[in-house]
Amino acid sequence: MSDTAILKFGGSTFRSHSSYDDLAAGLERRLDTEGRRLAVVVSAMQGETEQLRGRLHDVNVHPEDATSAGMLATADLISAHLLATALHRRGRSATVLAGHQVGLITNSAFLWARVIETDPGPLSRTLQEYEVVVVPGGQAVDAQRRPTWLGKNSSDLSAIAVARASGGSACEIHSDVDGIYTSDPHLVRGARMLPHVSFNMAALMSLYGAKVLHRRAVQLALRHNIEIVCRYNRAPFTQGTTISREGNQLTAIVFNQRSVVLGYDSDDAADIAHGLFHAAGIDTVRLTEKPWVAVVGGFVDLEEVQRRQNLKPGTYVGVPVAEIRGSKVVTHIAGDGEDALHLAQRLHDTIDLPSAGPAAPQPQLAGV
Ligand SMILES: Nc1ncnc2c1ncn2[C@@H]1O[C@H](COP(=O)(O)OP(=O)(O)O)[C@@H](O)[C@H]1O
Ligand SMILES: N[C@@H](CC(=O)OP(=O)(O)O)C(=O)O
Repeated sequence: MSDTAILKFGGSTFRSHSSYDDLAAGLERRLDTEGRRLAVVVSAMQGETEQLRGRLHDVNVHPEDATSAGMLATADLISAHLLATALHRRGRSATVLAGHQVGLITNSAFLWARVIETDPGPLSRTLQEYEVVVVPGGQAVDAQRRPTWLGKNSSDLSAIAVARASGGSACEIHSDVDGIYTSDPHLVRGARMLPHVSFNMAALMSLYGAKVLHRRAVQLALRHNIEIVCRYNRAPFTQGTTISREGNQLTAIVFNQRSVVLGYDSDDAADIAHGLFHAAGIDTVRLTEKPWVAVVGGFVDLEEVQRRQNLKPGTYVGVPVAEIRGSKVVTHIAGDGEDALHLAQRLHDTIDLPSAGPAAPQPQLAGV
């Protein structure tokens, strides 16, 4: 199946229904010029997953995880069908392989599931029949074929899993930025694009909350040596960062205003909390300077997770801002999300950017 290109389009690609036809036109150009089949992983329309979460919580503030997984995953499925129908309108052959069809088997941690098995059969059979196979991101099933969700923003992970299943050596990830920058280019003035980044650097950045790539996606890509090519999500789909084994270790300031640092009474208590969050599939970093644990990226019902794990709730310490220099990370703590933004800007203003690429064209100002 190496004559298949693996592409992923994030939620920021789909701002309105006309986005599906725009993308179908772009895919059609690729089909015509390259002659390769396409496996296209898509995310939900921007905001749709959280709207569904809101509706679920309107009915029950503590829904069961299996129910949440089934409900949240439908947003990406709708998106996949909208893209397929846009392609059909142009006369192209396309179909959708949903989570229960695509061959990704996970454990039963319904909301933060881990892939334990990949069956390449369904994808390869379907690609023989259709020019484009559209796969909704973030969906899979457990061994009993119950719907599971790979977690928030996990379509990147689906894309790498699909690349692996199809024997591909590269995966093109499209977003509203063309690559990885020295800091969030929508929030930090002067952020610069990094043309070549190592898997380790990309994984470290996503571990500390850089939203552009999913941490486990980068780890899976490293394990199977799948090069990640980042591209902008509108024609002409400009290529920015390439992530590979050869990429550079660089300097970056990473933060996510939804991340929080929780404090515990002792190092042992912090280690236990970190272990329990990790076992539940939630991204955390144990900040070893103090008995602190950073819960990265938000969208975690902390109260509920702590209650279920019988964990004494941690106390709020602040929002982490990571200064990454190669493999060395210093974590600074800001009082809240707004402070984190200002701290990130100050730190970024002081870093050397010798090997970085161009600055982001139109950085937005603080508070966006
Ligand atoms: N270091 C960084 N480099 C590039 N983008 C970043 C970085 N840190 C955070 N981001 C954010 O990641 C966003 C892209 O990720 P995401 O919102 O998940 O996109 P998509 O919906 O297309 O998957 C960008 O809009 C940008 O604001
Ligand atoms: N349904 C997913 C969509 C997704 O994976 O997001 P992204 O656009 O970052 O790929 C979510 O909101 O988590």
